[in-house]
Formats: sequence, C-alpha cells, structure tokens
Amino acid sequence: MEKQEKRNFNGKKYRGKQTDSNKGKKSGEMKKPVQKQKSVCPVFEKCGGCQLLDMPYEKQVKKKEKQLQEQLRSFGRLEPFIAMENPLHYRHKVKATFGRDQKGNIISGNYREGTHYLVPVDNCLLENEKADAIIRTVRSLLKSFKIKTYDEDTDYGLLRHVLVRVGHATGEIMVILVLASPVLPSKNNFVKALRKEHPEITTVVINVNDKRTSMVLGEKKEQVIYGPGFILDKLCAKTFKISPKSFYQVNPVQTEKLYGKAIEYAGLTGKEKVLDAYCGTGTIGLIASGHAKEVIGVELNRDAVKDAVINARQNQISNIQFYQNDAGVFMTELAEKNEKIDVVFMDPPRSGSSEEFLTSLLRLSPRKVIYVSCNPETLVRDLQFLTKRGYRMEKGVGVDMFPMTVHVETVVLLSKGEVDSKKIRVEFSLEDMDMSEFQDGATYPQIKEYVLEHTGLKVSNLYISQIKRKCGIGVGKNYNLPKSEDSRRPQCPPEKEKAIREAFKYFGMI
Ligand SMILES: C[S@@+](CC[C@H](N)C(=O)[O-])C[C@H]1O[C@@H](n2cnc3c(N)ncnc32)[C@H](O)[C@@H]1O
Repeated sequence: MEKQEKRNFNGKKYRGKQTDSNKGKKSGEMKKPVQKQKSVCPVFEKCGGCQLLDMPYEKQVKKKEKQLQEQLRSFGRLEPFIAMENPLHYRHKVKATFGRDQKGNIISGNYREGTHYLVPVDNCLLENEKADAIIRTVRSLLKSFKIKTYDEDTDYGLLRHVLVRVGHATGEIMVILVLASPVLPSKNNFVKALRKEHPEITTVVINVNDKRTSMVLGEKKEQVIYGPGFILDKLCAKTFKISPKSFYQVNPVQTEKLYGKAIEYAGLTGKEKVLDAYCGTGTIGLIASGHAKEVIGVELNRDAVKDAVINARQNQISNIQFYQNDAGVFMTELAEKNEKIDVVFMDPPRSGSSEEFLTSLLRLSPRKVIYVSCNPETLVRDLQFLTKRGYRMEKGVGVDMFPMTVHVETVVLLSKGEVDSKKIRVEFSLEDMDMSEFQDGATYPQIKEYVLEHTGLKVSNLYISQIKRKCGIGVGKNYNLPKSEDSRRPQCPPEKEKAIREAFKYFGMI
C-alpha cells in the first residue's frame, strides 16, 4: 500500500489519502478499503468551520495571496501578504450551540455548515483555549443545575448558546448565556460554580432569544448577572470597551497589523478631517485620531456607537465624534452640506458598501480612501465602481485574519486620479450607470449575506425575488428571476421567507 507523505498546517508529517491502492484493479477483484487521511481535527469533515486546516500553513498563505492577486491585479499592486506567526487558537470570540445527541447526552458545538445538524466540538484549533474550557465547564454544570438545553424542533428547553469573548491584552473574559426565556435557575450559584473553575471570568450576562430563529443573540438588552456587563481590551495602545453585541475583530493579533496598515496607508499629517465609516466601536478612528485634526465615525449598531463614545472618553480623545446612522444616509447628508473630508476609512460588512455610500463618497471627493474589506468579491465590485469614476488603487495588502479558513481580509489605498472633482460631479449621473448591483434598497448578495449572518440560512435569488413580489417591491431585471410563474419552481419555505422579510426590514425596503 502506497503511503503519501504530506505535512499539515504545522509542518508535521501525516499519512495522506491512500487512493491509489485500488488503481489497476479489475472489477470484481477485492478492493482494499480506501483510507482517508487522518485530519488533525476529529470533526474536520463534519464541522466545516475551517476549510484549509489540513493544508500546510505556508501553502494556505500562498494560495490566498495568489487568489487575491488574481482578483485585484487589474486595479493595482499588492504588497506581500501578511501571514500569522502562530496561526492557531486565534479566535477570541467563541460560540457554542447546545443540544443533545441521539442518546440524549448534552453536547455543545457548531452547526454543520448550511445545516442544523449539531457537531459536538470540545477543542477547536481556531478558538481561544480558555473559551473552549469555559464552554466545557458550562456543559458539565447543566445537569446538576437542572438546566435543559433548548430544542429547536419542540421549542422546549432553556440554554441555546454560550458565547465567550476574551480580551487578548487584558485577559478579561465575558460569558454570554443565550437562553430561550429570561430565568436561569440558581443563577448566582451557577456563576459561583463557573467562576470557581474559571476565576478569570470577569463578567457573565444573560441574553434572551425567545424567537424560533437561527439568529444567535436576541434583540433585547442583556441582563448582567456578574461583573460590569462588558470587557475591555487593548489594541494599538488604545483601550476598547466590548459589549455583548458590539462588533470587535475576532483575531486581535492580526487586527493590530491590519489597523497598522490602514493608518500607514492614510499617511496622516495631523491636519486632516477624517471619516471612519462602519466604525464599530470606533477602533480605527480612535487609533487615527492621534494623527489627524478631527475624526468623525458613523455606525449603525446603537450599542457599538455607545461603546465608541465611551472608548473616546476612556482614551481621553476629544477630537472625535460618533454618529449612529446608516453610513450611506450619513454620507449623503455630509455631501449635501458640502462637508470637506480629506480621508475616508471604510470597513463595511461582508456585503460591501452601498450605492448611496459610494455615490456620496464621490461627491465628497476625499483625497484618500482606505477600504478595509473582509470579502474580496464585494471589494472588487466597489473598486470597479470607484475606479471608473476618478479613483485609483495605489496599493493594497492581504492580511490573514482567519487562518485555516478560506477567508481573507484586505486593505486597499485609493487616491484621487487625474480627473478633478468638478468634472466628476458633472459627468456623474445615476441614469447612465449600471445600477443592477444596487436596486431596491439592498442588493441580492447583501440580503443573502444578512440572512446568513443573522439566521444561518442560505437563500437563493429566486426566493428573494418571490418574497420581493409578495411585498410589492419591484424586482430588477438583472436577477435570476423565474421566467414564468411555473408552479413547479421551488417555493420559498416559511422559515426562509421570515428571514428574508427581516432582511427587507433591516434594509428599510418594507
Ligand atoms: C467589518 S465591521 C467593522 C467595524 C470596525 N471598523 C472594526 O474594525 O471593529 C462592519 C461594521 O459595520 C456596521 N454596519 C453594517 N451595516 C452598516 C450600515 N449600513 N451603516 C453603518 N454601519 C453599518 C456593523 O455594525 C459593523 O460594526
């Protein structure tokens, strides 16, 4: 039997797939069983959380760098990819879903990608090890505290998920217990028992999610049962408050490198007015504030904005203002007021930016735009838009924020090309543009992205267009529409319809 020698992510040898052993066998001859390579993770094939785990890390880096170069080549040059020195256990935000296996044993882990099949996970190579240990302890306490795990099918039980957020620099730890109803029996004793095993836990909160949805966190305000209800962390010498629902990058080691590049690309001199769009808890803007005259930040999530304001105070920064608003709406208002903005940082979600944001960006005409993106596809789409209208990509760089997965983070510097802003204003007309990506409030990819992020469900263009019709929203001609009202076409299931409607509401379409 031929052995294929391969090396996994950390360079250790392992036995590769033995698929050649049956080659040349005539049919009917006894076949030797095909032995699959042994992954470094026992649930690698079932979980789907990481796709590249069994590939040597250097190879992963080359693969990602090459792919990014192919995607961005036509726009400008890329600097060498920024890999991670120790690419394991980098996730400082860890989520586990609770349930039971077929024998009735309590399990915790992740849903297999695209399904509601719960894969038990004890130790994940991507996740912070303390967070995993805390989740195991919660699991071990459930029986003695008579806490039932929630069952999606019967809508019965209490504990749905546990989320752990770890401050990399401070070591502070927040545990979020996501419950189907507000009362946790013997909550004080539960916290005591948990902290006895993990005295490093600095806060415990209850989040109630009583909806039949795959969204992890419920919308209501959290109930704090231990500590201050938030944790602090440090990045680039600034302190940041992290609340249960605020966005905070999951890989703090690489985040410092990412933000460092963004600030470097901005080349601030201390005289600029800077906008930090999609600012989350204000991280990039606060770090930039020491190098700029004035910074404004805009963010949709109310809790994140509150954290951003507190972060400014905590870091004694007075030249920054935060606004809670849709970034596109905010940009339009700035453009209408003829505000002068010198540099824009933009770090939108995976779905990328919006038509409204980008058109107003053109009107504002900042000298430099630093685009931070976690999705090269939407980055390319938005770059196409901006580079056709006077901006030029000077340089960019890929940062490995998510080793072992296919995901890539990118920072790109755009600056004003030869065309002067006056000319752009005259030539720029919505009628002439291909607006297919930007119809009806949100694009199909944005709706899909939102639904996936909030419910874990994948929805097709067909389903979105069906629900658009039901809601009386115009359906653009560029999308995958049914050619006829053929009743044999799959109809959007109620769960997905609900999720799509929630997305429409979020994007202000209904
Ligand atoms: C990738 S995160 C970046 C956050 C921040 N720059 C950071 O590095 O921590 C994207 C942020 O955009 C926010 N967001 C999503 N849609 C938005 C919108 N339409 N307007 C403003 N902010 C939005 C999200 O709440 C999230 O905080």
